[in-house]
Amino acid sequence: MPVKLLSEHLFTPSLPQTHLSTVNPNRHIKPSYRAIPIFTRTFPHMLKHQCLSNKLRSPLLLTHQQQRAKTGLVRASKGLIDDEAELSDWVSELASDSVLTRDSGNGSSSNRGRGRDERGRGRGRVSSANRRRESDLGRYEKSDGQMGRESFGSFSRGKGRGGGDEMKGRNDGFVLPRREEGRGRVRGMGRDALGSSARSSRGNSRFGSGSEGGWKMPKTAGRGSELGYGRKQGGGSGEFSNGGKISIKGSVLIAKEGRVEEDDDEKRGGNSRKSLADFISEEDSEGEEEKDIDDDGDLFASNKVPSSPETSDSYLSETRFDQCPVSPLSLRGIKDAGYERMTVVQEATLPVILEGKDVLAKAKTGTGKTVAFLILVATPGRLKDHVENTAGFATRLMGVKVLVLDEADHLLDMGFRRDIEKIIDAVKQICHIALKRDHEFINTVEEGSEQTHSQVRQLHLVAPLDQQFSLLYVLLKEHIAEDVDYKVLVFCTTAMLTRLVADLLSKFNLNVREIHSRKTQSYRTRVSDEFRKSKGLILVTSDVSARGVDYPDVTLVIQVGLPAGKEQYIHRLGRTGRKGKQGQGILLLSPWEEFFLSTVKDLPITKASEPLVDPVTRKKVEQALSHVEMKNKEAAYQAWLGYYNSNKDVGRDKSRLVELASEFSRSMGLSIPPAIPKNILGKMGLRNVPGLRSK
Ligand SMILES: Nc1ncnc2c1ncn2[C@@H]1O[C@H](COP(=O)(O)OP(=O)(O)OP(=O)(O)O)[C@@H](O)[C@H]1O
Repeated sequence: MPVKLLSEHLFTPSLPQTHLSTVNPNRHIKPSYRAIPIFTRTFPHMLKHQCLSNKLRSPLLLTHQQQRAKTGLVRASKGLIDDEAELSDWVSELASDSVLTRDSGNGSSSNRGRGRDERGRGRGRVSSANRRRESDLGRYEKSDGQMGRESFGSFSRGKGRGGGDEMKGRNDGFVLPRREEGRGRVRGMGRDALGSSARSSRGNSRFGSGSEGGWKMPKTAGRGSELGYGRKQGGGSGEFSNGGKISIKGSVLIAKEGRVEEDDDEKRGGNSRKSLADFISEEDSEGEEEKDIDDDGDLFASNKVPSSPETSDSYLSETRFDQCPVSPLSLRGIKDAGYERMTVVQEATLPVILEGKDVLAKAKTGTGKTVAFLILVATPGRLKDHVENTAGFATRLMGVKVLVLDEADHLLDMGFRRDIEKIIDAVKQICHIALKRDHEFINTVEEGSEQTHSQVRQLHLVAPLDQQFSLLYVLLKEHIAEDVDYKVLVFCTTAMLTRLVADLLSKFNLNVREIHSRKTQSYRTRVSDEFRKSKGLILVTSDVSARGVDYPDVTLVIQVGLPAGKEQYIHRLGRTGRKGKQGQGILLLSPWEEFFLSTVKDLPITKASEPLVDPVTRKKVEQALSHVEMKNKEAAYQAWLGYYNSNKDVGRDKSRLVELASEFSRSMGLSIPPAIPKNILGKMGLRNVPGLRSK
């Protein structure tokens, strides 16, 4: 059975589709002998497994494999994972600091040409790239320190600033980094494996040069081979970072979950709860994602690899898709999507996938993992719905060979297991969810490198609740002043808090949109499209935008309040700095939320100097708050209470929780906290807690 990477004809027009119309019954790939179910996981660094079930074996590929094996790390993963409990156990084993990454070899000749059996020895080593990064960060921090409160940004304005010590802050208060200014320097802060590898592979295409379509042995010389990704056959113990994605191999589909997050309002029972299935079907935002590709296609309509000065192309390898033995149909789809060169993770995984091996790959956010699958189709709920209700659909699915569940661990967490099983059932060739013991792990993240992108500056700001709305406003104003092409995501903890913040910000005549699960699907699709295409826009969002959503050129991600966890922090942050571009992240916490910083202490988050909120600004914010609709404040209060009540740290002490909720209520300009329906208080387990008003 030919391997098909995308089969548009499988889907009705109502199903979202990408332009990667390729399914690849190609003559280079031999028919598969069997269908091999597979998981793909993507963890904070983004891990994915991929596989095809064909058993293509090419001497050249094997040689290629051997070549790459020299260069990197090998990581073993657990073999078969057949049930959710086991999966959960596996996930919980995946401490990020236990990930064995390849030794980058960046500049280290001693690492060159290490044999396969030596891989994995790099544990604990810090790559030179990383060391460089740390030292650069140190410089920035020092600069920040010197600049004090007037120097929030790590990147100063002006020309010709080449080093941290040359950075200057604005004298007029809070300065956000300007993307332009960070160029070059940030890239120089330390290339992660992707960047290094991409650069290094220049001229040393692993697929050989030319477009004859045949496989060529990669050359070993050069940094490409030094920095190449590690690869190893699986079967050992799993030691991956937690969180992430899982894919199931055996069919042609990718279930993209990025838009299926449930807002916490609903999770916490603070408001009338929609079933997740309803949400999914309503959300159904894969349509947005498919347009994603369209939009990106527009971006690269000339089929040129983007080379804006604001863009580091280090996420791209030198290998072109037309050097890879995929069918002309596939190539056409890829070209239509605007892709010419592979990203590093695509370059690393595709040949192995085409060998027919199960693959577990690891790469950072926004580096092309999803596209590496070459297909993008549906959310599980929608797909299951078509399987069950669309005439002839299930029959068409029967030829499917590869099924990928993007962010599948998250999908399983969210209770999609049954839907997924139904889909798997429909794709007859897939008999269970598993990763073959002989799968390969390909790691494109160098050892010792951060889980986040080095070109994304991360800051935290701790301030009492009653200052936070003003601070948020000032942060945004400063950023807008610094970057005309600003494009900001403001993450809030729940849908109702999202609505409140959007309502407030719109009072300042800022160009604001909001997106969360309480908005209709058509609204969300429209706003999502608009944000994707626009510059000069702020999108206030719940976690529906946290994962898997690809908005190009986001300049700043602000996270207000306690993120659900470290993973979520990383996923949200990953909406900026995509495709090697610059980005910034600011985490705004209350003093009693500061404990969260200890959970992300291994990330390069530095303390921001507090921006100046002058009395006029404060007054302006107070006035704006007084114009925010009361129902929005009431809903926000309730959602706030629900969210923090369910947080194991904050929600433990109920009387403290109620005090903090009152503080939040005051921060919205309310002298008395709103009353909450009794049944909601009951659902939260807060019925008789003193200080709460019920109605
Ligand atoms: N070969 C390529 N050439 C140019 N652009 C690409 C290529 N592959 C992917 N992209 C683009 O890079 C962006 C990020 O890709 P993608 O969403 O697949 O990343 P990801 O690693 O899955 O991100 P996340 O970890 O957030 O899910 C998208 O806009 C995608 O269209």
